[in-house]
Amino acid sequence: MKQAILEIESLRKYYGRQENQTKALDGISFTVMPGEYLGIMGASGSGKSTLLNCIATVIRPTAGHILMDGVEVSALKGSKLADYRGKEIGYLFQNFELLDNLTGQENILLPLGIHGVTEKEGNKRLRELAEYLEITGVMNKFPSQMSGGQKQRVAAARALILNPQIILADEPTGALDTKNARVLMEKLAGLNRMQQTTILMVTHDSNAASYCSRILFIQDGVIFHELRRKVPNETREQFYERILAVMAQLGGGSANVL
Ligand SMILES: Nc1ncnc2c1ncn2[C@@H]1O[C@H](COP(=O)(O)OP(=O)(O)OP(=O)(O)O)[C@@H](O)[C@H]1O
Repeated sequence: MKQAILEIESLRKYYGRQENQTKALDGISFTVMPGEYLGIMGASGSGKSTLLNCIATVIRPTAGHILMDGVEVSALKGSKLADYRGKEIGYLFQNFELLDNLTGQENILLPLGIHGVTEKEGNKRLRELAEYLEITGVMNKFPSQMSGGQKQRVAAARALILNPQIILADEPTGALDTKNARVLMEKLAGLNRMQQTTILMVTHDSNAASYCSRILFIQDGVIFHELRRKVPNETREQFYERILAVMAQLGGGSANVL
């Protein structure tokens, strides 16, 4: 039996104290298996970003466990913590977070230097990723000279350059138009299918979520529903319809969820 890449056990994150307390995460448990493409959906304020930030070790949970490859991430220190943040997870942000004064290629190669990998070693992967993500033409451009879609695909290449165990994506289509959102989703789904890249993606967008193999819906800090795409026969369109149906079932209708 395969071992989970990521295990989340009874995770809690409470902000503030007593009467001002917000229970952003109130006991969340799930696992991510190698090669999974897991989506997390939920209303604004349901705790999605808090969850990703706990996994990325940006914020410290109030209670519970996060294990990456069986290792408790809260126990990581020094170079092990730096390796975890920079090499084991690849982070894709809603607003790209590229460095404006570096070219596309320099942005993508930046993690190599930080983690002691030579450019020569990274160049082959750079070429493959650039070709696959269709960003070869912007390698020498600065972010201000790229379209939103190109910027996000450059950011995706940067997240992937060190071959992380898992990609954490926080609303990656949030700043993209429909066409560019679709291109990005198809590219991520292709990496997941062909290279078994493991992805955990937070999204509001049911269309983006329909590319996932499984979706967890969170509300008020707990998981209240799970959908799994039926393989091999369910089309993405059929899965999308089921996602919409889950949202329609929720009190207040889909507007409440989205
Ligand atoms: N630093 C903080 N201090 C206090 N409360 C916080 C803090 N960060 C988040 N919260 C609260 O925790 C809850 C969950 O926030 P979180 O950002 O995780 O939600 P989200 O599902 O990602 O929302 P969105 O979709 O709007 O980004 C919200 O009620 C929010 O107000």
